[in-house]
Order: sequence, then structure tokens, then C-alpha cells
Amino acid sequence: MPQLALDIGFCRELDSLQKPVKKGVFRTWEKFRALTLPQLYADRGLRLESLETALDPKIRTVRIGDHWRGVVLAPEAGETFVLLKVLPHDEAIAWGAKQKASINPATRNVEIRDIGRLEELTPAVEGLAAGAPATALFAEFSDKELRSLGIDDDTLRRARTLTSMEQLDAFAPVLPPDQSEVLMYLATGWTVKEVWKDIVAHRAVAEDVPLEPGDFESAIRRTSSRIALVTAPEELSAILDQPFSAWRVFLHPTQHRIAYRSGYSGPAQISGGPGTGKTVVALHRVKYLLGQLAKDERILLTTYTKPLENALRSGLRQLVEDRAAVDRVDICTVDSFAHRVITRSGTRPLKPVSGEVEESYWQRVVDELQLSWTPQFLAQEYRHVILAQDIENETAYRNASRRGRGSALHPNRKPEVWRAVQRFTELLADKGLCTYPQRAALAARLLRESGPPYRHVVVDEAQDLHPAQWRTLRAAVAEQPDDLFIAGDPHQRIYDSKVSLKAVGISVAGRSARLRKNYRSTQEILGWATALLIGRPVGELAGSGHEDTLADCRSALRGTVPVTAAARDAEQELDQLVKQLRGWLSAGVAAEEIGVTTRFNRAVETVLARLRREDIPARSLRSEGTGAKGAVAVGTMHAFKGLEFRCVAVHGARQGAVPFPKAVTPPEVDRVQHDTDLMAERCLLFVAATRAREQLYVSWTGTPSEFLREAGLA
Ligand SMILES: Nc1ncnc2c1ncn2[C@@H]1O[C@H](COP(=O)(O)OP(=O)(O)OP(=O)(O)O)[C@@H](O)[C@H]1O
Repeated sequence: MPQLALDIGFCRELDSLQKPVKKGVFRTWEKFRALTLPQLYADRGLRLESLETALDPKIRTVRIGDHWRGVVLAPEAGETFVLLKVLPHDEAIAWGAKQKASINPATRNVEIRDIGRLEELTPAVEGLAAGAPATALFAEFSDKELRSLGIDDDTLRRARTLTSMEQLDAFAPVLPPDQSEVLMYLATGWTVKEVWKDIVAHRAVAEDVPLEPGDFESAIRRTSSRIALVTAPEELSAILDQPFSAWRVFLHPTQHRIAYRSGYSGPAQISGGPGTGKTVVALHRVKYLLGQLAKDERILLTTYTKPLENALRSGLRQLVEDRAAVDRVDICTVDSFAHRVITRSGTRPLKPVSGEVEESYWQRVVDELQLSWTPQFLAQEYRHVILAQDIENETAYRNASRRGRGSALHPNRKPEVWRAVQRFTELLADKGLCTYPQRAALAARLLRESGPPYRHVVVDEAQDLHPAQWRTLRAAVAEQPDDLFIAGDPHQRIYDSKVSLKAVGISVAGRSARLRKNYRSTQEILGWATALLIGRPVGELAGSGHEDTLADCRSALRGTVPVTAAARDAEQELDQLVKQLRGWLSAGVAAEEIGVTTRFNRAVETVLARLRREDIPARSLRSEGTGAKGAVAVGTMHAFKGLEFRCVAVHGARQGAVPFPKAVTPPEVDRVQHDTDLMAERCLLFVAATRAREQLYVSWTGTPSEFLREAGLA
């Protein structure tokens, strides 16, 4: 039975197609299923025609609607066709005539290249290369090496003429995507071995499968990272009707290998820079685990903030159609999970306090007990030594190591600190209060007593969790294969916790992987944001003592350079923001695709008030969540964690705000904590900037943030 598969290129443009055209696609797809091959070619409504001027006879067009045609790859033998693009009649003919399909000799996947555009571009690029006395971009790689990675003769010839990244950028969009990806990675410093292992090996078929140069039918079925074989009408409706998210249908082979691996022998971890698809992989892992789940077993899918919890919920609903299966996944923040454990156990729940309130209670303790330490020192000793090591009594505290702390404390004075901690917890408990890590520590203890309620725990945004929260998660699932799946990026650590997973009983040795391809932001935005962190080493997620790096993280998307704007005063900065937002809106960006982020809640309120006065629809991320349509999202940089928008304005990136002095421990209190806090503030700006997909605008009044100045961005 013939069938019409969908190419990723067609899917990517789905959102710009009108409803009647999508309906036409549906009808066409159904006809392919209903007719035999001879009927298909004879059908007068479909008109599955070859093109007179086509460079490749396998490229045909098919009627989609009155003025619309689909460009189709029609294999000479076999019954699986691929819809490559849907365009107005004349454009479809012109585009189709220039495309050429081939089978990659290394991966045996189908590839489509825009041979017409390639021929147009070649003389210009070759001319440039001849004029410049530069080294060839791929000089260090032999033809044999390049061929082993799937670079075919045509691409090889062109690649040999390239002398700069800019020339590769010009060629990349018209080369077969898999080959252009290989060249991109080699050009950015990956070795042949790395590219083979991370990119090519997962696409390549076993060597003992004989290579049949004309067998497009088998090659199409093999190309799962770019061609979707849709088998049921409901599946097609889901792709056509929902806003198209490529990640639901097409995973990168590296992502696929991690998400669908048939069983990790223990906790597994993925790391990767911003926008590399860690959340996407975590969601697919949940889908995989749901397929393995025995009766009465459940999964916990957890993250850091409420907006992210909502994003995970809607992501999972998009990915898993079976509602009963989705109901077997509890989705919540780690903190609300801890709260749930406590209330279910019948223990009186205490309400966690903000940092400011906490400090005021420490001040009371200092005054009452006439201590010489600052409230900040005591708060940190409690958080980073006592709660971090799960210390429950004075003897344990006396024996506890303070390694990693940058403040001195004579062992003889530990009893005094212990008394202060006791008084602090008493004062809070009297008012029904606690701190967040305290709540997590209690939940972990209760779970250890009651036993683990879950079969699998999947953790997103793992980089900011406190050791007590890790203990809660560890206790939520028994130690066994596939117990914990952890996703995070240490470059996005914006709170003050640094954790060694091993120390909390989670070893990911031999089960960790990295994602390097950024799917979200343009290379311009990614490069701009990465400049903020250059020369600032960041420790690995698992706290192994090794460093993590963003050097190999790249995006294949191109766009405009981020815009920065200095303002005389707050009023002018708001005027400029309004102008920028109006510019985006009038260029056709929907309001909900825009985010404005600031360092402080107070500034969020000011921005919201101004936008409302200007009749620009706006919503607060904190009170109205991520779901509201038709309004610009305004929120703090902390609340922007994990989210994304087409256009992002970072408002108030001034000295005095980023870094915020109150959020940075003075070096005289603790010099190590000072460095950690300063780095967290730097990462905060990095996180804010990397939320932008296409356009980034950064503004300030007075002196720009020292982070911008140091990176040469202001
Ligand atoms: N295979 C894919 N195909 C298409 N789009 C993808 C793919 N993987 C991820 N994306 C898209 O890339 C963007 C970033 O993905 P995701 O949020 O999972 O990244 P992340 O690594 O968790 O980001 P961050 O750490 O910055 O929060 C999303 O828009 C997602 O839909």
C-alpha cells in the first residue's frame, strides 16, 4: 500500500500554512493510502507529475489545493513517498526542479540537496577562496576521513574550496543537512572520532546490510531523524493541528539514543548548554519509561519552578496522547513534592520563608544570644554545612567537615553555632515556619521511613537543587536500574547550591552524556551570551571535580546580532523598551512570543504598569503563569529559568542590579561563597539572554553591569 511520509522541512513550515491548505495535505495523504500505485499515478485529482525541468526525475509534484502543490520524493521502486514542501503552484515547480535526492554512502539515509542554489553559490564562494591566501577549512582531514563521516563526492568537492566559517555558513543551508552538520562540527574543533561517535554512528546502518544505490524505499524508512512515517490519520491530525513542535516527531540521533536507551543500570545524567534539548530528552525518556511501567507503578517528573512544572505538563501531553498513561506521571516542583510527602505523612507542614525573612530570624538569634557572627554567616553554616550534610545532632556537627567553606570557624565554637541553630529552628517552628532545605530534609527522612513511592524519577533543571532536595529524590525511588534520570546545565546554576551527587548517594559514573547542538537560539545570541562566561570555569553537574565547558556548543540557526541600549534614566529606558516591543509586534511577532525580564520583582511591576498604560497586553509570569495567550510575559530572571521566547528584552542590566550586591556574600564573611554567589549572578544574566530564540535586546541606565563591560558587550 502506498504511503506519504513527511519530511522535516515540510513539517517546519507547517505553522505558516493556512487551514484549507493543511486540509488539502490531509486529503492527499489519505488518497495515497487508499489507492494502488497505478491508480495513484493515474489519478486526475492528484496529478502526481514529474517536472519538465527537474534535475532529478524522482522529484515530482502533487496537487494539494486550488493554487497549491506539494513537492514529493517519488522513489522509482517502492511505495513510500516523501512530502518535502508545500508551496504556491509556481514556487513549488521552481523549488522542486532544483532539488536532488541521494542516499548517503555512510549512513544510507536519504538526503535532499538544493543543487540549484549550490551551483549558484559555488562560483562566488570559490572566487572568495581563491582571492584569500588562507588555509583550507578542512585541510587537516583526509578525503578518506571525510568520506567515512558521510561526506559524499559532491559535498567533498565544495568543502575543499572553503577557507572560512562564513563560507561554510553560506553553504550549510543548501547542503544535505546531515552532511552540513558533520562539516559544522569538524569546523568548530570536533575530531573525526567525536563526530563519528556522537553524530554519524547512530544514523549509520550495520555494515553487513548490502548497499543498494537505488533502494530509496529502504533508505526513506531508515531516515527517522528527518522523515516521519505517519501511519494513522489521528497521528497526522495531531501533527497538522497542534502548533508544530519538531521535537515531538524528530529527535537528533544523539537525543534519541539517550532518551530511548533500553535501560540504564543506575542513575543516568544528561548535561548540555542552553537550548540543547535536555528538557525534550527528559520528556521522551518519560515516554519511554511509561512503555516499561508495570501495573501500579508510577513516575515522578520534577523540576525547579512552577512555570517549568506547567511547561513539562503541557509538553508531556503533547508527546503522549494516551491520557491514562500521562496520569501515571506526577509532575511537580521538587519543593511541592517535599510538601506533599510531609502532608501525606500526617506531620504538621511548616511554611517555608523567603531569604529576607530568614535573615531577620537569624538577626534575632544573634541579638538574643549576643553572638559575634553575622546573620549571613549563620544562615550559610546551617544551609551549606548542617542541612547539606544532613546533620541531626551536636556530636555529628562537631565531627562534620567544613570543606569547601571559605570562612574560618574554630572547632571549639561549634557548640555555640549549634545552639544558635536550635534557637533559630525553634523560633521558626513557633510561627509554623521553616526554610526550604529544612522542608526537603524532613521529606527525605519521612520517605526513608515509609519507602520509595516511585519506580522512576526524572529530574529537569537539576543544577540548582540543594543536597537535601537530592536526598528527597534519592529516597523517592529504590536503587535499581533506571531509577533516576537527571538533566541539567551547570552554566545555568543561579542559586547558591553546589552538589556532589556522589555525596548524596547518586553515582552516574559511566551513565552520563552531553548534548552540544543548540536548537533554540541563533548562533549570534548564543555567542553573545557565552561571552559572559568565557574564562570562568564551571564545575561538572555531578560535582566530580572536572570542568564543564560550552566551547563545543553550537547552533545551526543564524540571525541578527543582539541589540544593547543605554538610557539616561529609568523613564527613558521604559520608553525605549516600549519602542522595541512595538517594533517586534508590528513585525508580526505575537505578544505571547515576547518576554521581558528584569532582576527584581519591583521592576517587573513597573514594566507591567507601563506596558498596560501603553495598551500593550502584558502578564506577570509569577501570578498568571506561562499559559496565557496574547500577552507579553514579564518576569524576573529567576522566573525565566528554562523558558523560551522568540524575542527577549533584558531590562535593567545595570551595575548595582546585576550583580545584586545583597545577593553576593561579602568576601570577608566567606570568600568561597562570595565567588559562588558572584558566579550565580553572572549565570543569571546568561540564563536571561539564552531564553531568546531570534532577537535579544538588553538595556540599562547609568553604568552597565560589570558582566557586560568585562565581556565587551556594553
Ligand atoms: N530534536 C529537536 N528538533 C527540533 N527542535 C528541538 C529538538 N530538540 C530540542 N528542540 C527545541 O529546542 C528548544 C530547546 O529545547 P529544551 O528546552 O529541551 O532545551 P534545554 O536544553 O532544556 O534548554 P535550557 O537548559 O536552556 O532550559 C525547544 O524549543 C525545543 O523544542
